[in-house]
Amino acid sequence: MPSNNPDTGALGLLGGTFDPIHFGHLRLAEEAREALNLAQVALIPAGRPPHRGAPQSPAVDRLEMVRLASAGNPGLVVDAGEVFAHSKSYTVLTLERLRAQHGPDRPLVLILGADAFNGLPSWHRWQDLFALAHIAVANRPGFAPHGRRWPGTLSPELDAACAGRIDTDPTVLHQNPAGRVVPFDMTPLAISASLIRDLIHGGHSARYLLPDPVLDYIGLHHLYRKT
Ligand SMILES: Nc1ncnc2c1ncn2[C@@H]1O[C@H](COP(=O)(O)OP(=O)(O)OP(=O)(O)O)[C@@H](O)[C@H]1O
Ligand SMILES: O=C(O)c1ccc[n+]([C@@H]2O[C@H](COP(=O)([O-])O)[C@@H](O)[C@H]2O)c1
Repeated sequence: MPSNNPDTGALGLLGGTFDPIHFGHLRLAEEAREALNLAQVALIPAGRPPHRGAPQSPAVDRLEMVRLASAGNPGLVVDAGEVFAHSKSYTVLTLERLRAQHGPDRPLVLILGADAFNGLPSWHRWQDLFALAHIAVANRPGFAPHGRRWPGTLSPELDAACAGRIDTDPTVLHQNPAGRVVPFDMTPLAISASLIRDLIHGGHSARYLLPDPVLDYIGLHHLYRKT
C-alpha cells in the first residue's frame, strides 16, 4: 500500500510557466495525485522557461495566481524555487535540488502533459532526468500519444530512452525512487494558457476556463489586456 504521508509518500511535481494557471493544469495535478496515489503535488512555476520567450506576466503575479488556484487543497503545494531565479528553469537542476532535499529514497514523480513529454529530448541533460524522478505522462487534446498506440508514436530517441521503463501500473512508482515512465489518462481538457491570454487580449471572457480568484486577480492587475 503506497504511503500518503505528505512528508515521505511519493511527491508529484508539476512545472509550468502558468501564464496563467488554468483548469487544465489543476485537473492534471489533481487527477495525477488520485490516479497515481501521490501524497501531494508540488506546483513549480518557472522563472525563465527554457524553450519559450519571456512569460507575459511577471513572476510575482504568476506565483500569486498559482497560490490562489491551489489555496484550500491540501493535496497541492507551491514550490517557489524556480520562479525568482535569474538562471533558466532547467528541470534537471530543480530535480537535483528536490532530490537533495527529500533524500535518495523518496519517490519523486515528474508530471508532464503529452506535449511536454514529446519535447523531452530537447531538454537540458534530459537523459539524466530518469535517474532523478519517475515521469508520469497525461494525455492532452491535440497532442498525439497515448492510449493503445502509445508509445509507438514517440520519436526514436525518446522511444529508446523509455525502453524497459514504461509501465501502466502506477504501483511501480512507489517501489522505486525514480526511473519508471507511467502514462495515465486524465479528463481531456482543451484549455491552454495561450487560449486564455488570447481571449483576454481580444476583450473576451475567459470565465470557466480557470478559477474565479485567478480571473479576478488578472482583472485587478490588468494582465493580458491590450496596452
Ligand atoms: N489542458 C491540459 N491538459 C493536459 N496537460 C496540460 C494542459 N495544459 C497544460 N498542461 C501541461 O502542464 C504543463 C505546463 O504547461 P504550461 O504552463 O506551458 O501551460 P500551457 O497551457 O501549455 O501554456 P501555453 O499555452 O502558454 O503554452 C505541461 O506539462 C503541459 O503539458
Ligand atoms: O529543462 C529543460 O530544458 C526544459 C525545457 C522545456 C520545459 N521545461 C519545463 O517544463 C515545464 C513546462 O514548460 P512550458 O514551457 O511548457 O511551460 C516547465 O517546468 C519548464 O521549466 C524544461
